[in-house]
Amino acid sequence: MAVAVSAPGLPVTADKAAADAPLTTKGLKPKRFTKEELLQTHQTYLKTQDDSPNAPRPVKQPILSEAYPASTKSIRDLEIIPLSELHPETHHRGKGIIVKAVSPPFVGAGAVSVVEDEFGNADKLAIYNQPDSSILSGVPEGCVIAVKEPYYKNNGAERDFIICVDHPSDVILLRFTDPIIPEPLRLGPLLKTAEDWKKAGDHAFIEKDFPTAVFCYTEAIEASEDDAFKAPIFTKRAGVNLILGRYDAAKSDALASRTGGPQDWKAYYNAGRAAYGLCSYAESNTLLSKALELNPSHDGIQKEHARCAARLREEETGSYDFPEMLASLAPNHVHLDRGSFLSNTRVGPSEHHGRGLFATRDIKAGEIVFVEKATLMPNQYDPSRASAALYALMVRQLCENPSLNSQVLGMHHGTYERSGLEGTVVDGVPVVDVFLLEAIRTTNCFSAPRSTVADTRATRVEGRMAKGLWVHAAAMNHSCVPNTMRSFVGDVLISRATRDIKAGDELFHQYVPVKSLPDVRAQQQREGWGFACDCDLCTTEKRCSEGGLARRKELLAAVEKLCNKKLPGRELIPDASIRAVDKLTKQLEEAHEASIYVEGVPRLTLIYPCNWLVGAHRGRKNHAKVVKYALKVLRNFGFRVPDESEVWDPRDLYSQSGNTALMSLHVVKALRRLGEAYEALGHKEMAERSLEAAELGYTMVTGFKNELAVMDR
Ligand SMILES: C[S@@+](CC[C@H](N)C(=O)[O-])C[C@H]1O[C@@H](n2cnc3c(N)ncnc32)[C@H](O)[C@@H]1O
Repeated sequence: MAVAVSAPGLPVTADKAAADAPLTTKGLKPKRFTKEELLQTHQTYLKTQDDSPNAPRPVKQPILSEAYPASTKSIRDLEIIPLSELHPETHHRGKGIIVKAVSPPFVGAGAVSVVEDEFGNADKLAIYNQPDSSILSGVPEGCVIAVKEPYYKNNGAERDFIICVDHPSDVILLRFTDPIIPEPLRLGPLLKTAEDWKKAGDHAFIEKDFPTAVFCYTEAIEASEDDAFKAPIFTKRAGVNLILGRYDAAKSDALASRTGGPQDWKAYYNAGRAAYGLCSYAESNTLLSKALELNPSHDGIQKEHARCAARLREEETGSYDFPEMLASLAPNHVHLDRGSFLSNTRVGPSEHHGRGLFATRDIKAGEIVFVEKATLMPNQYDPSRASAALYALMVRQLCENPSLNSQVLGMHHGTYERSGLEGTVVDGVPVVDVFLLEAIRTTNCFSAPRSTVADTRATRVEGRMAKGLWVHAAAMNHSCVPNTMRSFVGDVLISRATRDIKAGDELFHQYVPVKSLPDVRAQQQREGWGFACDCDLCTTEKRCSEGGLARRKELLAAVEKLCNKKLPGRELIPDASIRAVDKLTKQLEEAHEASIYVEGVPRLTLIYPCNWLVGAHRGRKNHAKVVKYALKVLRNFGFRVPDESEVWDPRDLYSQSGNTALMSLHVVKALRRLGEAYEALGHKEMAERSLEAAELGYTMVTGFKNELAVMDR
């Protein structure tokens, strides 16, 4: 299940100041301020606050080395302590505080308020990571709050401390009637009757203050015993929750609004829309069918029902109009309304690591393995903000739609130790551990261009990648010579087979494009994901001598220096340069141990110089040499390619090479150059077959059939 999300509209930056707070303050006696002193300082901050809706909204991203677990206890099981008993740099396990906000909040990376306890002690409270749909994202003055197992953290200056709430479920907004509120903090409800609360909810709704509307409707429902009074309020609250993207709550509210009469079509309609928002299309279809039975001529239900049927068809058939999806992309439209086609694959235990993804049927090279809509992907392609935006979206969605927890929390989380209680509902909210979510994010997220096909163009925009979570795809382990390739159209991930796959085979993809030198590759995998790759290529290259590796490194560096790390463009390369690169390339070839680099084992360090030579000879219209070096590119990627003198069919490239061949855009480019050169040499049939092979390869790379000329634009 994915959640159909809209991107958070506001820009996101990392909270540097919070990250730099000193940690050497344990044992210091905190300076206690009076309420008046705190309010005075707070006022000066409030004056600097940018209240405009487009003001930058920083995200305090967690630092995993400072991780602490979310509280899993109910506030009712904790010992309530006064603010004066908070100790510096301490997580007060087994304890809780109950305070009232006595100031409006200063909203930056979090909401900072001045709070007071029942004894008149005052302090500062910083609440981070609250979803926008929660009243606590804005902490209204006068509300009473419980903080579970509070963390009293240095606030930057010496002896200055603040109550810091990172985990959104560690703080609870108490209802005014809650008996746990101590007498001195009790105002009594401002509104007395259920009708009053309903009217207040309606007023907040008209003002577009949706979190407050939900709060008031909740009070109205709680204050009434009359089912007939409550049913329309459930309907209203369902509507507001739909607007807020709180689909779980919207669905249960909609179903709670049923009265057993013909008007229940509305309940099923709203519940069906909420299930659609959760991408639970089968459930949505059932609910919308019930709505249609009760109100067959309703236009809205018919439309939703048809939309849902289209998603179910995609899920079942894997048939998509990819060009249309591509054409529909726009800067503000990257979340595509599509179902995920996953039935060719299943998640199961892997001999390489934990869970893996496996084929459930034979899949031919070039065919779709699966298509998955992102579980979560913000529309944020600014590289400096993409990670923070995904993290913020994960926190928000897991708070707002607890049903997501079962998918997301099952993902690999590296070395972060979890309590196992994350996602369970305590004090009415799901336990959300932000450090766990960050560990999951870093281990499982993918970078995605707005579309891979545009990313293969000559004019592509470098580095413009959003980050997202695709829960199904994230079950795939890495191989440096994988049997699938992923590509993107908006938030839809397309996985295609790069060679013939048998039912039961484990599926792999590359986490990042692999480095040609095995030690550099190993370091990247160790530091990025904490594993040592045991794919066929890495296992083979482990047998290489240190001397051989050092020699290849040295020669590769020499070629790169000579060519300035660039591939030839349209310029004419001097003969002397070509001869020099050719000579180094031969030496590099010879530096590969023949007993290790047998046919079919990629020689990745040779890709760059061979590609360079293809370009250089192409510029000089030396077609025979282009054929020679293009074939070398393919061979060095591990494809079984004969000598340039032999007759062969490039279309067999993908299915008849071994399990160590590595597919990439460079393979497509080499095939293209090969085709052009064959054409120039008068080998028409070979030219056509090469271009056919290039087109199939480009389908694997870009996710669907595209003209090769797209690359030149
Ligand atoms: C996105 S998860 C992949 C799914 C994971 N196996 C699971 O159980 O959920 C990424 C993690 O899987 C592990 N992993 C992936 N590929 C691997 C491989 N080839 N060998 C060993 N571990 C691997 C690493 O620990 C990595 O951090």
